[in-house]
Amino acid sequence: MSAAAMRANLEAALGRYRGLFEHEVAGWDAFIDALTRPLPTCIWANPLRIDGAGLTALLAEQGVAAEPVPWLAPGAAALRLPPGFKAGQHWWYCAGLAHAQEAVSQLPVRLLAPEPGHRVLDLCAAPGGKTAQLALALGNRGTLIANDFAAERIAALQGNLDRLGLVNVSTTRCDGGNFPPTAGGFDRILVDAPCSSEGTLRRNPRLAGFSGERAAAREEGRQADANAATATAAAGRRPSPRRQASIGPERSQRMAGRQRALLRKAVQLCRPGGRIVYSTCTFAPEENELIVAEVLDALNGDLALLPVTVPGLISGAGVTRWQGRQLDPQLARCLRIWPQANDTGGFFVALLEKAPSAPDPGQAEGAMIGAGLGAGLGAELGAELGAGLGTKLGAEPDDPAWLEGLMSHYGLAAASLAPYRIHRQTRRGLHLAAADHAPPATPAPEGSGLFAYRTNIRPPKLTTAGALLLGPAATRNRLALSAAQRDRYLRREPLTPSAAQTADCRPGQVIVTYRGYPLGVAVLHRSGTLESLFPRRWSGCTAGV
Ligand SMILES: C[S@@+](CC[C@H](N)C(=O)[O-])C[C@H]1O[C@@H](n2cnc3c(N)ncnc32)[C@H](O)[C@@H]1O
Repeated sequence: MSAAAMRANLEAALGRYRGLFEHEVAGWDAFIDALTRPLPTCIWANPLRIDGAGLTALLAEQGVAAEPVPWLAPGAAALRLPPGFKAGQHWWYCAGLAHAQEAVSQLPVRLLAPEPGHRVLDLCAAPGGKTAQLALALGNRGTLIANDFAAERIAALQGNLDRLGLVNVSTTRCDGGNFPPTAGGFDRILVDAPCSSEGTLRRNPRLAGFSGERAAAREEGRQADANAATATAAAGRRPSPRRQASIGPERSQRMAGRQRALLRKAVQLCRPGGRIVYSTCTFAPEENELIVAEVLDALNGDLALLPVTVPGLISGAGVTRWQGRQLDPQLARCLRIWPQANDTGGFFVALLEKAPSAPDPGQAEGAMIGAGLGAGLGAELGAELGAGLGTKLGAEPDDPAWLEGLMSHYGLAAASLAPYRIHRQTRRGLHLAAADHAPPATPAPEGSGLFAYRTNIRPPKLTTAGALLLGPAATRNRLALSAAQRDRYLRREPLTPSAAQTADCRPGQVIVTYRGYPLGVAVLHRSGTLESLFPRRWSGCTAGV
């Protein structure tokens, strides 16, 4: 699509927002211009594995210039990379050193500011960029529940958590608007609501439709061309490609019902004094301020909208006048991020606090699986495995033997498993969760923690996620690869390491590393060939570049 056609589409699809810019010189034009430009890629360094300086240095070695995003620091080592940069294809991404997330999408968790010890709910969590940030803010300990109603999206979320080594999350699959109160109360709740996604137009211009040439012709004043297009249609010939915009007021109205239900549910589940962030990546006031206003009204003083600022970020105030209607002036406390202001996508965030005197969501904590029940199980080598309630299957008597085998094969000290509750959720093998993680009884979790050790095959196998998590503590059967071997490994091609490389390895399974970072598991054959067990498509890694 030509730039002029794209611009015309955007103007047509978003025209109803023109009035929001009426007091700003060139505001509308700058808004539309920004939406026609490609979006910079943004990644953050996984603090469990590397810091921002280390990641910047790795990128520099590859000739990639990375700029820190000043308004996300301190707290997040967020780096801006050129538009179109495919982070997921690089070894350091597969090794869980970084995660790709649009800069502006990193704001909700920063504003929610969960602290270690908080019980946290992410009501619409998949594919999990914000879940990962929440899990890290809790120090990879305690209890975070990540809910979504789409099974395949929960699988993608779990893949991201596995790659990043996050063990303090239980996933649940239900309609967030009906999330059962028996799950107990939460100190922090994120409602990153499904929305019409207008703020993602830089990444996905097709949302604005592509009627193309007629709109462009009109925009450029080339009436003759427009007439020709009309004549073509009138003559029954195939018109230039057209597609309706999938955004607009009807779509926003349709989204609003679900958004309202989600935010209301979050308020119900929030503990007195607790906080909620409601966020969307859309411009429509019907999906943003109007939803917040309705819920504030209904709560009649038990809920406060807090003012928020982010130092260094150029943000706009929430809309207080819309389609001739005067809205509650306090809605100006909401945060609007316009794409032209910080070279980002568009975003909306509201920070809400439940009054300390508000009714408690219920003493349903009793329904939680006892916090700390599993604490220390790792250290005891799972002697009480599966006493871990909330798992779908109980422990099998041979679990400790499995663990001993794992530890002796890789030379893992008992202390390396101490931070985890080791439990069996399925017949496939063992999961590791943070020792103090307490999954809810209802809704029954899809999973808790990270699937680490597959025991339903002979010989049992450390998973790739397990290798990334436990690999740094392994003292034998670890094999360091060269850069060329790393790429072969990630492409699942066989390779032949040197005798010096295999000095600490016996034939059988080994953890492979690159520059000290585990990449996954391989089988060292007696012939000296190394067979890659890197999953074909793991956590979005296409790797090998
Ligand atoms: C904006 S996305 C969330 C993005 C996510 N927070 C992240 O940072 O990766 C909205 C999500 O809400 C989910 N969703 C939509 N309606 C839902 C509902 N009623 N209950 C739970 N999840 C829902 C969608 O499947 C989608 O994954």
